Amino acid sequence: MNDNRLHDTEQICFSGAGSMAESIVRGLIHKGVAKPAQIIMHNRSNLERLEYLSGEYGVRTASQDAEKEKDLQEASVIVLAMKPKDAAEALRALGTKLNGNPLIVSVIAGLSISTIQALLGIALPIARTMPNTSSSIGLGATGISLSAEVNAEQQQTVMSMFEAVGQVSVIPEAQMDILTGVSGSGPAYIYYMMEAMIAAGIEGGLSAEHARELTVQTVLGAAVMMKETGEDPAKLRKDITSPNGSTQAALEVLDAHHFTAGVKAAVHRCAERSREMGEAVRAALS
Ligand SMILES: NC(=O)C1=CN([C@@H]2O[C@H](COP(=O)(O)OP(=O)(O)OC[C@H]3O[C@@H](n4cnc5c(N)ncnc54)[C@H](O)[C@@H]3O)[C@@H](O)[C@H]2O)C=CC1
Ligand SMILES: O=C(O)[C@@H]1CCC=N1
Repeated sequence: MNDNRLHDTEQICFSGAGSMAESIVRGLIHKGVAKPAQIIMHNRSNLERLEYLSGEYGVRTASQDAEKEKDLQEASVIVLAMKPKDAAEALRALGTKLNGNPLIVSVIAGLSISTIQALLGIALPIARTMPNTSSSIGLGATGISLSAEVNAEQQQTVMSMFEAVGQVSVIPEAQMDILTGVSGSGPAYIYYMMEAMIAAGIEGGLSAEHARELTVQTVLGAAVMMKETGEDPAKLRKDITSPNGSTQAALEVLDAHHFTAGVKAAVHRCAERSREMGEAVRAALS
């Protein structure tokens, strides 16, 4: 039995049923942390999407307003998984429907705990989280910040939810935007690099299949090597780089294209964009 399994009485209601919600639900069910019957999913209007989710994962879905309201009132955990642009309207409406003391788990980029509480109109316990899509295969990296209202049991629940889908770092809320720059959006940078490696391999004469297989295994091997050896990546890079060899030649080209500066600027811009998105939602308060 999974030690992280949520108590049978917990009901988790996802408000927002897009790709991030699905990644978490898939992980929760696959790891046995929650039974499908404990999970309810709502979205704005896409019934086909809800049918797919209930068919694929056995979760319950609801599309009628009265049923959705009842689900939200009975849930012990409500996961906010809509886009930042939809958050202000959704949270204001949610605040008028709740009557208990559910744990609110937000995965919304940029949205601060204080803005969530202000939009709800109640200082409910909030876990602000930033997962990534690798959660869907149990290899996610999630940052979590908790509001003062979160009790020990609720903290255990949110930790169990995200430990089920990968690794968790509990961080001060002020670090959430930079964490988004590193790990929330991070998989996209790695995929972008892999796209380029595959394209170059094909240009150089590899079959598309070989270029893909070799690229995937290379990225997987490098990540596992760093994790298993605990080595500094600079040391592992130097181990590959023979003086005046082919790796050195390649790294010189990356340097000429300002590789390090480019990646760092991308991570910082991501963090800045996360802040901007949060500010845009906060502006709805005034
Ligand atoms: N995709 C990613 O890699 C990550 C996304 N996030 C965050 O997760 C959130 C969702 O992102 P995605 O799943 O990619 O978006 P998505 O567009 O795939 O899904 C958004 C969902 O929210 C629903 N929705 C919109 N308004 C609603 C309302 N008023 N009530 C209930 N549901 C409503 C939509 O119908 C849709 O099901 C965003 O806030 C994003 O910042 C966080 C970490 C990683
Ligand atoms: O691009 C976005 O806004 C979201 C947040 C982190 C990953 N995707």
